[in-house]
Amino acid sequence: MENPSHSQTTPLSYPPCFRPNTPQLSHQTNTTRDQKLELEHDPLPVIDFQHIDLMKLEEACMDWGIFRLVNHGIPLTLMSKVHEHVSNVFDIGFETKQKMFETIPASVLSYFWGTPALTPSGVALYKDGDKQSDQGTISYNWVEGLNYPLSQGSLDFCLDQYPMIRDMRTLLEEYGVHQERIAKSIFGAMSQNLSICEENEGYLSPSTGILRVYRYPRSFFDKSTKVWGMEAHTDSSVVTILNQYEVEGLQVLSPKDEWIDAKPIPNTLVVHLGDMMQAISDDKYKSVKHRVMVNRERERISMGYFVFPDNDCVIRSSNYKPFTYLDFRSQVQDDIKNLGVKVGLSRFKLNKYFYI
Ligand SMILES: O=C(O)CCC(=O)C(=O)O
Ligand SMILES: [Fe+2]
Repeated sequence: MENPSHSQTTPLSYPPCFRPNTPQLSHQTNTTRDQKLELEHDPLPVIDFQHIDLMKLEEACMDWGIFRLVNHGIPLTLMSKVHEHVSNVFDIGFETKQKMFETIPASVLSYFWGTPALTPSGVALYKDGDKQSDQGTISYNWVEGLNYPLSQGSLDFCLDQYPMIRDMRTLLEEYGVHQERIAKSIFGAMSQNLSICEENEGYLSPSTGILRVYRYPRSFFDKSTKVWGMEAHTDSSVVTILNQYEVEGLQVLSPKDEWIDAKPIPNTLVVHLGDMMQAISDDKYKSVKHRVMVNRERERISMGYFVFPDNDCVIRSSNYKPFTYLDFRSQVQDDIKNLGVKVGLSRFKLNKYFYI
C-alpha cells in the first residue's frame, strides 16, 4: 500500500467538466514513509485493532468521532491490488466508462460524478449540470466514484463481458469481508462501552455494507476558485472505514472546532463515526464533520466502507424520536432535493427546533 503503482492518467478518462486545460502531471511517488514517525506527529487518536483499548476508544468517540486504526490485518497486497484495479477502471475513457456502466444495474455497481449524494439505488441525486456554478465557485464536487453495495445478490449478475470490472468486483468482495470484520469488532467494543446489547438491536447490519471508491481528479483551478473534492458533511452511517491510500485531502473538524488535516499514513485506516452512531449513543458520541480538499498536483483515490442499521431497526434514545435508518435516509434525500443540503439528525431531535 505504501507505493501503489499509478498509471499515467489520461484526462480523457475524466468527466468533461473535470478536464484540465493544462497537461496532466505525473503522479508517480517513490518516497519511503515511516508509519511510526508519522503517527507520533499526528493529532488524531490512534486505536490498535489487535488490542482495542476501551478507554481510549471511548475518549476518541466522545471527543473526536474519528480515529486512526493500526494493525487492522488487511494484507498490503490486497490493498494495493484494489488500488491498481480501481485506478484502471477510472482510467477508462469517460464516454466508454459511462456507456459501460449504463449497462450494469445500479444495484450491482454504479458510476457517478460531481456529487457523492446518491439515491438508494445508487444513482446520482443530481448531475453536474443541474447545479449552477456562481462566479469563482464550482458548486458540484470534484469527484467521480463507484458505488458497490456488498451482499446485495450482486454476484448473480454476470460481468464476464467486462473482465476488468469482474476482476475489480472479486477484489472488492475480498476487501469487503475485511471491512465487515473490522466494523463488527469496533462496534462490539463501542457497544461494550455504551452497554448496548448488540445482538438484540440490529444497530449494525453487515448486509447493508457499501463500498464507495472515489477518484478526485487533479484540479486545474487556481486558489481563487472555490472548489471542493467533497463538501463538509457528516456520514449517515453507523461507522465508515476509510482508506485514503497516499494522497492527502481529507480534513476533519477537531474537538476545538478547527479544521485539521487527516493525512494518509501508510497502512492505517481512518474510522469515522456517523449519524446513526451519534443517535444510538444518545449524543454521547459524535458524528464527525469532515470534508475533502482538491489537489492541484495529484489526483487522489480513496475508498470508504459504510455500514448502517437493519432497515426495520428502530433507534430509540432520549434525545431523538424513534426512527429507522430508512426514515433518516428518505428525509436526507428530501432535504437534498428541496433545500440542496442534508439537515441530518436535528430533523429527528425531540422537543427541539431543527436548524440547517
Ligand atoms: O475521500 C475521502 O477521504 C472521504 C470521503 C467521504 O467523506 C465520504 O465518502 O463520505
Ligand atoms: Fe464522509
